[in-house]
Amino acid sequence: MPEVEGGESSDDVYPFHGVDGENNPIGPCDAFWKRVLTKKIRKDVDDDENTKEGKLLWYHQGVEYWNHVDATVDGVLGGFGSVSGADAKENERILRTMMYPEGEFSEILEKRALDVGAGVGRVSSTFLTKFFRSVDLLEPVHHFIEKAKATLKDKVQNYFEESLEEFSFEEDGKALAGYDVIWIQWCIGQLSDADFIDLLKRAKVNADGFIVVKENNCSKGFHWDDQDSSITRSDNYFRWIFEQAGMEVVNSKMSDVFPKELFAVRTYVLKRSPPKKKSQ
Ligand SMILES: C[S@@+](CC[C@H](N)C(=O)[O-])C[C@H]1O[C@@H](n2cnc3c(N)ncnc32)[C@H](O)[C@@H]1O
Repeated sequence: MPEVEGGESSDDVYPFHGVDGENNPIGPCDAFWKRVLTKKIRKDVDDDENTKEGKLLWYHQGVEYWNHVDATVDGVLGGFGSVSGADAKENERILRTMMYPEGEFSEILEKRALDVGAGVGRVSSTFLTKFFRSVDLLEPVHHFIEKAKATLKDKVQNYFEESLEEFSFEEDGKALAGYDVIWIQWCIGQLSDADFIDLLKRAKVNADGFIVVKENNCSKGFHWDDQDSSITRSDNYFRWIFEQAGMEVVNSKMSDVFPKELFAVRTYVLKRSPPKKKSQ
């Protein structure tokens, strides 16, 4: 099998092929998403209505899973709460070397960050609120966001109890000011390809701002976890998504601070690609 940097095989191309929790092949991603999101749930309604219900079910199952998880760092990290300190240190290095290499961080940055799929506010409390003047937090699970509020109090400006696929970057009908950094960590596998691409396109990020995606990588295709309605994507799969969304990977790095038995973790620093010049 031909290999490329990071150990992924060069035949890992769209449509990416997946496996389930027992490593059984489940076919290509386009057919997978069609199958899980457009279930024939009701015979008395048309396809559009079934698609809406299928999608609701996918996301409902995800949130339901997390509704039954303890509102603790260990809970949101699936029993690996001990990696949180090393993760926070690594996030600081990412900020200093991959995002603002010229910057001096003796003082807090006059910048706005959004922590999404934030769980109990772990990334905000160990990292974002230490470096950013203003931090907002988005999380759909009620008891997680309540824990985040109790821990972070007014260190976070706005708490949005919402799902990423529905978040409109508005509050009370008014558009939110743009963010300098939108930090997406260990949660984007909950979103379908279409919703992930749509999120990247509509995210309110300033012209000189970044979207950071720090996520598990499988070596090829995708792994489906039917318990929490999520998938783990390969490096090639992520890069395909970014391309579809018009995002440029300005920096990326494989983590070297996590236990070897876990999935590899990769951070992507993204910027919106400049609009293509029209040919004369
Ligand atoms: C593995 S935890 C990670 C939490 C946090 N990012 C961290 O690193 O500590 C995944 C989080 O994604 C959240 N989540 C699940 N479905 C989501 C959705 N549709 N939109 C946004 N977040 C979601 C879960 O509630 C949970 O808090």
